[in-house]
Amino acid sequence: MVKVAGIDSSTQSCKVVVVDGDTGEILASGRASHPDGSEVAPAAWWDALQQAASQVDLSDVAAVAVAGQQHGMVCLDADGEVIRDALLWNDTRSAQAAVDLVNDFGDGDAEAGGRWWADAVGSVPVASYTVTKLRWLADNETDNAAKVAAVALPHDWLTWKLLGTGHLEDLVTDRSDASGTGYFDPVSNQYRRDILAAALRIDEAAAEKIVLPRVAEPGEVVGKGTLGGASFDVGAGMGDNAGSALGMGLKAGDMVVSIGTSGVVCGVSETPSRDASGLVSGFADATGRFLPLACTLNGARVLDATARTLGVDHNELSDLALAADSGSDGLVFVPYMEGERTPNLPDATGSLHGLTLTSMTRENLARSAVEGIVCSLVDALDCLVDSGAQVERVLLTGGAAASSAVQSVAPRLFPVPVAMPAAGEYVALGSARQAAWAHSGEAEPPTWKLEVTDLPKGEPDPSVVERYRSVRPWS
Ligand SMILES: Nc1ncnc2c1ncn2[C@@H]1O[C@H](COP(=O)(O)OP(=O)(O)O)[C@@H](O)[C@H]1O
Ligand SMILES: O=C(CO)[C@@H](O)[C@H](O)COP(=O)(O)O
Repeated sequence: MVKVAGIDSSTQSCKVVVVDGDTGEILASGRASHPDGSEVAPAAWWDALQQAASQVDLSDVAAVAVAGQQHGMVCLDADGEVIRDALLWNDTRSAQAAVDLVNDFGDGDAEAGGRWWADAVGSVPVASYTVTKLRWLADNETDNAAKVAAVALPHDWLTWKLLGTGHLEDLVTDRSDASGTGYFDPVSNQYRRDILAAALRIDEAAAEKIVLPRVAEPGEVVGKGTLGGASFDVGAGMGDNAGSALGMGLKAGDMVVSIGTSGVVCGVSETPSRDASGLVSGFADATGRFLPLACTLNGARVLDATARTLGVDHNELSDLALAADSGSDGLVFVPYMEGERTPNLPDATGSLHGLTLTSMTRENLARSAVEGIVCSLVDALDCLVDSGAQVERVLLTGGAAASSAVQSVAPRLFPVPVAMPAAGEYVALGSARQAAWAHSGEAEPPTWKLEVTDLPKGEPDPSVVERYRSVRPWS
């Protein structure tokens, strides 16, 4: 048996799994928390990674790969030092920079700009993307912008720490994460230095000198890494959503619906997506294909906040939600509590509608929060359907998928059957699968079995989505 390890450095925590590389069976796992906030010192991720890794035995692990939260801006100076705390995917301070960048490339016309961006890199920038964070840096922290010698993403930086050379030239990434920067074209597999230059307001000659991580092949060994005295092959790693797709061995027609910090709907595709409206991101996956994706800013934390407000834990919140009727007696919770990305409403706030003397109960509040999140993801799924995605089944994952209430509500509201993969950390499993693939030297990743359980359909209730759509702040 070849043992491999996969790492998921996501928004709220770092998870490590040690896996049988032949079967995908999880042999051991570790976990450590990340600090709160949308601006984080990358050193905190490295600390958490080491802490999570110290909970497992890596001594006989042959290969490791890191999947990470997408888009975060890690700027390094010429000595390889981090210039400022990373701005994460859910930091919306660069919303105006996104508007400016779209307009700039459309000669002041946002629609033309959208078409230009979709054609150039497959996605229209919103505040989440790295490119907008770089423009924000150029406009707001000129001293820091002037120091930028390299730009990496969270998983690139952690992979580089594992490789341990400290040389900027050894930074390495993969197509999936590069495709979330806004300055990488996942069709030609080339960086767009002209876009990088525009973002940083520098000329192209200066942009050429900025080190961007080399884009490795999906199944490549990018070097030898060390951690806690163990040494191993290192895979290229990937963005976390490409990680869950690889961890599940996603097939055409299956859509991952992840309710972690973000809400995500994505599926693999043989063809690139170019949605000029910007609702669907035209990302790459971790196998050489594409990963059209719609992402919301408001996933599991909406339930965290609701549980906190009601003074209950997640199991009690779920019990409360399940004690209410479908439709929450008319209470509708629009969950845009951190602004929203799908659709692009960075300044939006959450709202409660339909409050009456009878609807205002703890049970209805709990259920409306669950229904609100699921409805926002039904909207996201619709964006993918509208862009031509093949949608036959939803595979539910992410931290909040553990909620019985989510498992009960989702099949009533999604227009396709919903299944749950067996409990597991699929992002970390995806990076483990990539590690096994890289170590094997084979052309394809190893075949691992995915166990899924179909969730009972329940009584479909289209009125819940209809009522939600009648009050959400867009149509
Ligand atoms: N049983 C549960 N019900 C609802 N939410 C849950 C439950 N268990 C965990 N969560 C929430 O899931 C989130 C963590 O999910 P995870 O997918 O690990 O997030 P991320 O990958 O963004 O760090 C946290 O906000 C946590 O409170
Ligand atoms: O921005 C996106 C996808 O475009 C997010 O999905 C991030 O990749 C963070 O993921 P989680 O920590 O919520 O898993």
